[in-house]
Amino acid sequence: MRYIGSKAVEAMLMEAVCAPAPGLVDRYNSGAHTDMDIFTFMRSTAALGPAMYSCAACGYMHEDSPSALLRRIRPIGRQAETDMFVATDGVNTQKGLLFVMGILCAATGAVYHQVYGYEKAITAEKILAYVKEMCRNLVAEELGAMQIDEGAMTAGQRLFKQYGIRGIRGEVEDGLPAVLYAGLPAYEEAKQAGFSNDVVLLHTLLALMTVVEDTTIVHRHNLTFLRDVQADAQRIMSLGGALTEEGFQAIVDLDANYSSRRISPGGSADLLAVTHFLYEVTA
Ligand SMILES: CC(C)(COP(=O)(O)OP(=O)(O)OC[C@H]1O[C@@H](n2cnc3c(N)ncnc32)[C@H](O[C@H]2O[C@H](COP(=O)(O)OP(=O)(O)OP(=O)(O)O)[C@@H](O)[C@H]2O)[C@@H]1O)[C@@H](O)C(=O)NCCC(=O)NCCS
Ligand SMILES: Nc1ncnc2[nH]cnc12
Repeated sequence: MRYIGSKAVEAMLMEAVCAPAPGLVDRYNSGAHTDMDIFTFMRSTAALGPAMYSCAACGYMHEDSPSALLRRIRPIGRQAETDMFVATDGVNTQKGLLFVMGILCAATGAVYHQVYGYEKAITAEKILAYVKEMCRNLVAEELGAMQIDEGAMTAGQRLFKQYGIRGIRGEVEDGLPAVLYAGLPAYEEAKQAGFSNDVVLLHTLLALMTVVEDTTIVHRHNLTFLRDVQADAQRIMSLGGALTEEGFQAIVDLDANYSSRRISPGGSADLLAVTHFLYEVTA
């Protein structure tokens, strides 16, 4: 299970450093963020590492239902969220990433145990099907029935109430379709063509940005900005994404544009890390 935990940490680091990532913190600059930089992400990732291993171990040893596994790792996640905020002096670097990656590590541990001895049977489809089982009815349970004052709501809770956007909870409840149908095909196309890490990761990020209902964008701006970001990403993918000179230059230009307009596709960045993780643990 150490392997699963270390691949989760690797995924978080690869996502944070790839550049130029439009509006995101990367190894070149802090994008649309004034409260964090690449060093904040290094500290944050180091703080989250132990929780990833713990979630994988819980999954491997789990003998009850998938939904019981989510309940079992939730306290681990909440403690890790506290550890993250201590490491970052209160800045929200990877709250969403911690949630989705912790669930992924637990699901991967559970599937490893199910197919023990037949490692080749470990597929992204199997892991994501288990994620879907773990998170069944999560939106209704956590967002649909909430009785919280507007002022005490998180971004995700407020946006669900305002627009019906389900955010990260909707992604995991659906079994992360953006990763399975947009992220992984883009990642595999670029990887198998022998492109560099930056090109593989940026190509995947742009593919995800075409479809992800990213509350990070809506929270900072509004739904129109989200639709514009999806259209921007679609335009760049039609130029060949990061795999062509024209597409790559368009990504460089988009980074400058988003950084100046405070647009940050943080949700797509989370799913980029998830895509790298799934490629690595099923390769
Ligand atoms: C379950 C929670 C994580 C829910 O939190 P919340 O109620 O806030 O729900 P969301 O807003 O829906 O999601 C929170 C973060 O998830 C990322 N995200 C959003 N949409 C998507 C999507 N469609 N797919 C995937 N991921 C998505 C996003 O996180 C990233 O962006 C954040 C950084 O951006 P930034 O703009 O800087 O954010 P802020 O600082 O908040 O804004 P500013 O002030 O700077 O403008 C960062 O989090 C990235 O990861 C959303 O922000 C949570 O409540 C929970 O239960 N956590 C406990 C952990 C747990 O249970 N773990 C179990 C397994 S270990
Ligand atoms: N590299 C990054 N920059 C900004 N927000 C993020 N959320 C997850 N990864 C991020």
